[in-house]
Amino acid sequence: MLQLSNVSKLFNPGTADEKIALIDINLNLNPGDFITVIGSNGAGKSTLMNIISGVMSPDTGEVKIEGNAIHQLPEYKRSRWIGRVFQDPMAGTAPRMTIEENLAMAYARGKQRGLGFGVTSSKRSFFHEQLQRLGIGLESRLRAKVGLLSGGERQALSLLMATFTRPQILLLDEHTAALDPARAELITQLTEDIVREMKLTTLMVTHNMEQAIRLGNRLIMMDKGRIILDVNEQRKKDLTIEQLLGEFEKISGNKLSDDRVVLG
Ligand SMILES: Nc1ncnc2c1ncn2[C@@H]1O[C@H](COP(=O)(O)OP(=O)(O)OP(=O)(O)O)[C@@H](O)[C@H]1O
Repeated sequence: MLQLSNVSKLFNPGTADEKIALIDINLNLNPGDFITVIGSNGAGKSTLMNIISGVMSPDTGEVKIEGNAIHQLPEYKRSRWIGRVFQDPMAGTAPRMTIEENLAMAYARGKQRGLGFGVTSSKRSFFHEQLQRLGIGLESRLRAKVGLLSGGERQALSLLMATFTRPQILLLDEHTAALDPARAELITQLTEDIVREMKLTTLMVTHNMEQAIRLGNRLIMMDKGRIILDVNEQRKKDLTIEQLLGEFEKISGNKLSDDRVVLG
């Protein structure tokens, strides 16, 4: 479904600020895979997400979706196939627009020009139905400005907007990290339900070790621009946080240095 071959990225090459972000990354996601991504500070997790979504291009290597190379395409063209939810609840939605206007914008994403962002009555009933699935009452607030929503509500809306056109790939970039524990758990639950129901192929960066083990069918660990551990579903089932941190130390020779790590 998603294939990265020999992807490398270096920032500020040849200067004193040179930073290796990704080195020769090879990663293959099968349809329906839900992969959690953990790693140390500066390991390259965000760069990986940025290269897949088109925020930046790799220096070398290829990114393919269903066999088609996409790494030369701009971000807006990839948005037809890729949904993304960011850590910052403000990032995925337009605060001055209403809930239904935001949804109409997401609905038009990647579709042919001319369809417009307008909210027709048939779209409105579709949005109502979709919002109802979230189970947090947003369906009765279709005309409320998004800027008035709480962080958790906004993140739930971002998740819906990123997924309701059924993207080939869903990228979740620490999307629960800015929320309090109760809201984070709600968004995690919604994520699991949506990914399972829609059978979405998903890559999720998290600093929460317990979440990384519990969610999905595969876990990858990154350090200094490389994937240093790839854990399959079978092994992941019995994995503990202590074992995961132990593996990191054994392979990298260092303790996991992640200033935002959440153990459980
Ligand atoms: N735009 C940029 N310009 C220069 N260096 C960058 C840029 N973006 C990332 N880097 C560097 O590339 C490396 C990888 O960064 P990246 O943000 O991908 O790591 P990360 O795993 O997401 O880290 P964290 O968990 O701390 O957010 C780091 O050394 C970082 O400082």
